[in-house]
Amino acid sequence: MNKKTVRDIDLKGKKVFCRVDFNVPMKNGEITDETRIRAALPTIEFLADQGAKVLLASHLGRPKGEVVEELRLTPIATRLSELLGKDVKKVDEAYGEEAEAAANSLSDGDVLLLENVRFYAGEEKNDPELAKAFASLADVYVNDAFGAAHRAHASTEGIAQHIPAVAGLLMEKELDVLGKALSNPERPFTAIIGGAKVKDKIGVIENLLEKVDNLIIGGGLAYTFVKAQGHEVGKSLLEEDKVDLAKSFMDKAKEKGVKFYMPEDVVVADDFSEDANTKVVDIDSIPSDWEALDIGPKTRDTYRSVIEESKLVIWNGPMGVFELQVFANGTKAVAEALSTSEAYSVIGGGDSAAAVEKFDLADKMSHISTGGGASLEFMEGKQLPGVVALNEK
Ligand SMILES: Nc1ncnc2c1ncn2[C@@H]1O[C@H](COP(=O)(O)OP(=O)(O)O)[C@@H](O)[C@H]1O
Ligand SMILES: O=C(OP(=O)(O)O)[C@H](O)COP(=O)(O)O
Repeated sequence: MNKKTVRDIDLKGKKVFCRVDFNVPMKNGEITDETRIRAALPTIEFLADQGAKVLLASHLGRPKGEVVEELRLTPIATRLSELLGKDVKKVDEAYGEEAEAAANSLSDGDVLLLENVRFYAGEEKNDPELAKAFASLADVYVNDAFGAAHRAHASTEGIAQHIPAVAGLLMEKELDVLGKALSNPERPFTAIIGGAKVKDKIGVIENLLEKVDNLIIGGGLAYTFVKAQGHEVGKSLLEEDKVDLAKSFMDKAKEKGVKFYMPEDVVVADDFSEDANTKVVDIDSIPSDWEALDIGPKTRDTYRSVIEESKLVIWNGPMGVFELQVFANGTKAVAEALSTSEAYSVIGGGDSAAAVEKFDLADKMSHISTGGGASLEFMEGKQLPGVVALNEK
């Protein structure tokens, strides 16, 4: 990597604004998967051991520039404190008098967690004033938030324009592992794309078609493609204005000789809940008032055999609503196939990582990336703004 890292600078006594990705899944105020917090520990510990005063900043969810009580980072400070085995201070703002006072009260090696940076409208707009305000809290900027590196926001990009800016250890490791997998991919190379962020992910598919041999589609994303195939999708997740785009990707796949795998059958439900009525239907028979929430058994078998024949697989986004037991089978089948296959497996995305963790298969994967969108954009060959902004070696 041609970017400076925390190992290349003097940290003793310095106030360090360290952007991490603590955007963890939460339910009723509880953290349901702490993979991202654990992944940031080596950098936090390194900074503290070097005698830095560590100011951690992160987003959580998408509060869109307003304070949302449930999206405060307080529960994360509590858990981080347990994991680090030392006190983690928390302030209720990410810049301003209170944050400054808290930063100035730190001793070397202390750790402070700032409030959710997305409580400020300027964060996602990459407002230079907000970036300056963040920068004014510290002497050095460290970006360890690989999961948010595809965002050009005030705390991921703007701040790096004002103070020395280097990569954290997680950022370095992610770029290294993903870069190696991609530089000369072993074939067959398969990408599995699922999840719910249709708008974010659909564009990625076009670029992936230039790189992969097989493309597998699942999750909520699939139904925009199912519609493009000419089938009705009932109440399933659908981005109507992306249907034509989806159609053009399927045509492009054909032209390029990329095998494009879509659900052949699905599990439909009459309600988005654990005790909904469910049934398996063929993809051309989704009832109008039902919603497809998982791939079906025929699809599971097909996807499993594609994975078994692959040498490199990147997986981003669950195949169904795996958080509910009744819709978890598709995601589980993919995770199990990856766990036994010889393929080098790269899992990306907060929810996909959570799924693999939930099925107790995390240690069977070659690399679990903390970034979903970020790993996809990186694999597409795009420059990540949060990386570009860092100082060159
Ligand atoms: N068929 C579906 N309909 C609605 N939501 C779905 C469906 N399949 C998966 N999901 C949801 O997608 C979410 C994950 O999407 P996304 O954020 O895109 O994945 P990741 O975090 O792995 O990148 C999960 O919460 C899951 O419940
Ligand atoms: O969870 C994240 O992305 P991911 O779901 O693509 O892994 C990152 O924290 C970025 O969050 P964002 O997609 O709200 O900018």
